[in-house]
Amino acid sequence: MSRDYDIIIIGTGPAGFSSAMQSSKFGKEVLVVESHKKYLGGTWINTGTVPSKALREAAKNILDFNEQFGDHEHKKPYERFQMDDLLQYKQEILEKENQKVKNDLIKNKVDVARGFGRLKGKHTVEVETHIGSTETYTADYILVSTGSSPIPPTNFEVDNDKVLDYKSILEITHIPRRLVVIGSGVNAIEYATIFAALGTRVTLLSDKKDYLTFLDHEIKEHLQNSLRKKGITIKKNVRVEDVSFSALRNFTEVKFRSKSEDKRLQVVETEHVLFLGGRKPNIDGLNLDTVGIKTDDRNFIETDDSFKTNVDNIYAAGDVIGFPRLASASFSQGRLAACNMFGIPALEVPDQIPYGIYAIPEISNIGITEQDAEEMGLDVTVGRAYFKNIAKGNMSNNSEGLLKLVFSTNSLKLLGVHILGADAANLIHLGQSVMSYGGDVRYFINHVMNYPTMSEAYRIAAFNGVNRVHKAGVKYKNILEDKSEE
Ligand SMILES: Cc1cc2nc3c(=O)[nH]c(=O)nc-3n(C[C@H](O)[C@H](O)[C@H](O)COP(=O)(O)OP(=O)(O)OC[C@H]3O[C@@H](n4cnc5c(N)ncnc54)[C@H](O)[C@@H]3O)c2cc1C
Ligand SMILES: NC(=O)c1ccc[n+]([C@@H]2O[C@H](COP(=O)([O-])OP(=O)(O)OC[C@H]3O[C@@H](n4cnc5c(N)ncnc54)[C@H](O)[C@@H]3O)[C@@H](O)[C@H]2O)c1
Repeated sequence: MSRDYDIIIIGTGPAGFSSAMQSSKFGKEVLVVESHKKYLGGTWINTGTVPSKALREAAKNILDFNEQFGDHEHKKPYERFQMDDLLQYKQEILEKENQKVKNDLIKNKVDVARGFGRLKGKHTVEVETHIGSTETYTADYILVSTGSSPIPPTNFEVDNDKVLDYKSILEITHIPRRLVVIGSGVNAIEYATIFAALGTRVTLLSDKKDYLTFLDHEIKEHLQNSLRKKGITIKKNVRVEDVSFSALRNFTEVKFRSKSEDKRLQVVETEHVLFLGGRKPNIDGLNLDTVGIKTDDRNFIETDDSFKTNVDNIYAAGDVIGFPRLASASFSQGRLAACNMFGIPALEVPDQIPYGIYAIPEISNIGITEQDAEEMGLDVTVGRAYFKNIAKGNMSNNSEGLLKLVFSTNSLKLLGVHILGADAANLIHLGQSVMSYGGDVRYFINHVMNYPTMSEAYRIAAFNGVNRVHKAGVKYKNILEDKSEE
């Protein structure tokens, strides 16, 4: 039976976009459905990854400038720079990225239907357009890549005036003097450091006993010191009871209690509150039940390793299927879903993917931590390089940071890389490549790398690590002659 398209993709975030591009390169007829009136690109380009990182770059530039050349007449950044300038910078980038997505889809002859897409059957998608009409399309395959949206707070409201969320923070008209961030995920830490860089006094309230618990302990300690130096106050294990605006004091009051110890009501006065408290999959109104698509206990769509749902011709990718809920992973998932649909042999997303936290300072990691190795009973050695000992770090005013290698003591095989400091999210890829080819730390010693670069940290950390192995009784000659044990 002939259908309108080979594939219909609902949602044009990184998962949907990459799936559309790969399908079109396979010579398939592709339709993407997007409910946003104006933009393609989803949370990735419009409200999440790209705009938050653009603001971060601008804030980092301001911080670097202030640190390098001194604060002009002792003025805080918010007295010298306008939020408007930062927002304009962000908007230009967002528009450019949007245009790129549009052009790519046009060049590759991908059709776009604007409106809310829902399943009408195993092969049928109905699109409710913005003028209220409905269109129906059929396809051999369907990809659901509708992303995620915030879980609203339970005991206060996001009014997008005093209390902001990940979208309305992108419209804030001034750099606030004080900001309370509620949440403790990656997003919360990133925004806390972005505003602290602009001179804002930031308090972060977390309902959990700890935050970013997946980080290597040493990296976490460095992060904590850095947050403290930036004047960011973190209150852990608290319950926010109320957020209200006091007209009398012209301040927003955030009332909270510790969940342990002293349970007295505490109050922070602030100009704005930024709520970043977790996200849920966008499945409402999709009619998943109509075709019997299974979801898990948190409503994420269940898929197998090929991104196929329990319905043979329907696939799902990106935030809507849950962990790791990253733009980086969503690109791979969407592309691989297309490969699997059209019978092109495809690798799975590798088990070990890098994580990038775009706080100031940046953090990135891949593989196991020193404490993971301990729990797993592995004999590992670590090698460290401090950015203050890297020529490029000092030249570029980036001497805060640490690169840590975790490797097998016997075989020297690289098992983990943990970085805090400038360009960490970029630097990690050298370690990732060595790891993915099963390489060992001697790679960083034996290969000539450009100098001066931040990559020198790998060489210094590798030397630091093998010196420890040597001191533990292994002959240096054996290490360098590749006589390490497998
Ligand atoms: C503030 C913030 C910062 C982030 N920073 C990073 C980062 O630095 N690095 C990183 O890797 N990840 C980051 N992320 C996560 C990243 O944005 C998401 O993992 C990624 O966008 C998910 O991609 P997706 O394709 O699943 O969905 P999305 O990008 O959310 O796109 C889904 C699209 O589907 C559309 N849609 C939804 N329902 C329908 C429907 N029924 N019909 C038609 N269209 C529909 C939506 O309008 C949207 O355009 C960040 C997220 C946030 C919120
Ligand atoms: N650099 C990156 O890769 C990057 C950056 C930002 C966001 N993201 C992704 O975007 C998604 C959303 O990130 P996120 O950080 O917003 O969500 P998250 O789910 O990772 O974290 C939310 C945190 O807020 C806490 N919280 C929730 N309600 C609270 C309340 N009322 N009071 C105090 N604390 C509360 C939760 O306990 C949780 O720890 C995630 O998938 C994340 O990976 C990625």
